[in-house]
Amino acid sequence: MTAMHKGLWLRDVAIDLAGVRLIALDAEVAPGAVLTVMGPSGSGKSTLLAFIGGFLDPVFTARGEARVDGVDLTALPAEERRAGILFQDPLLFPHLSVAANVAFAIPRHEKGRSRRRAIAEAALGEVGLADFAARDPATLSGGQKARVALMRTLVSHPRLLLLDEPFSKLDATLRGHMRSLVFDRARAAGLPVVLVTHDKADAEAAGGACVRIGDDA
Ligand SMILES: Nc1ncnc2c1ncn2[C@@H]1O[C@H](COP(=O)(O)OP(=O)(O)OP(=O)(O)O)[C@@H](O)[C@H]1O
Repeated sequence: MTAMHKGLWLRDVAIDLAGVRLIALDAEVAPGAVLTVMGPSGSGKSTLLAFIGGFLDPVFTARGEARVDGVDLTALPAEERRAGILFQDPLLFPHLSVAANVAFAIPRHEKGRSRRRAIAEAALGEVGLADFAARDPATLSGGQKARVALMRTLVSHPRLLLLDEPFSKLDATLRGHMRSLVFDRARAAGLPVVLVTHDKADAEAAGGACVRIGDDA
């Protein structure tokens, strides 16, 4: 039996595209810690997140393990991996209110409309958006949308966070606030984080290990 590792454990990960090795990686990320992944455009950073999250395009061939607290995610379908994913765009559902966007991600075992609404509103309150619950997401600022997207991810009780340049569209001040918020929340929840970024300041703020992939390492 394999020993149980807390946090994320990437073991012998190898991802090929058209017979060419794109990524070869071994890494460990402790609960609440951040692994920053940097590298040139096209080097495979988003592909690594897709491998872990379970949305790898079939054009790639991949092997290796991605375990969280001992559970091999690669043996699970994407919907059971419980990867919390944030992209550059917040991708809020335009036809739902801000609160309904967050409530959408709450696990099904939380029954009842009012209970789900209360969870969503409490989550919004934690990031200073209690008064925005009924708003149309299109009326929010970029920083507000980013906070809604974060809370929508966190209420889903993810096992880990996969961040694909989530701060890159924010201005410098907001970027700093959002980084602290995301890393603080990940630490509080004990979630390992994989952060893809081009920004060295992101890597420094993350404070954990940094791996470079691609040809300019
Ligand atoms: N569906 C696909 N079919 C074929 N090739 C793909 C597909 N998706 C990605 N690729 C290729 O795989 C390689 C890695 O792409 P990926 O998006 O992971 O790079 P990246 O490091 O995240 O780039 P960027 O920094 O520009 O976002 C690139 O060469 C890309 O063109």
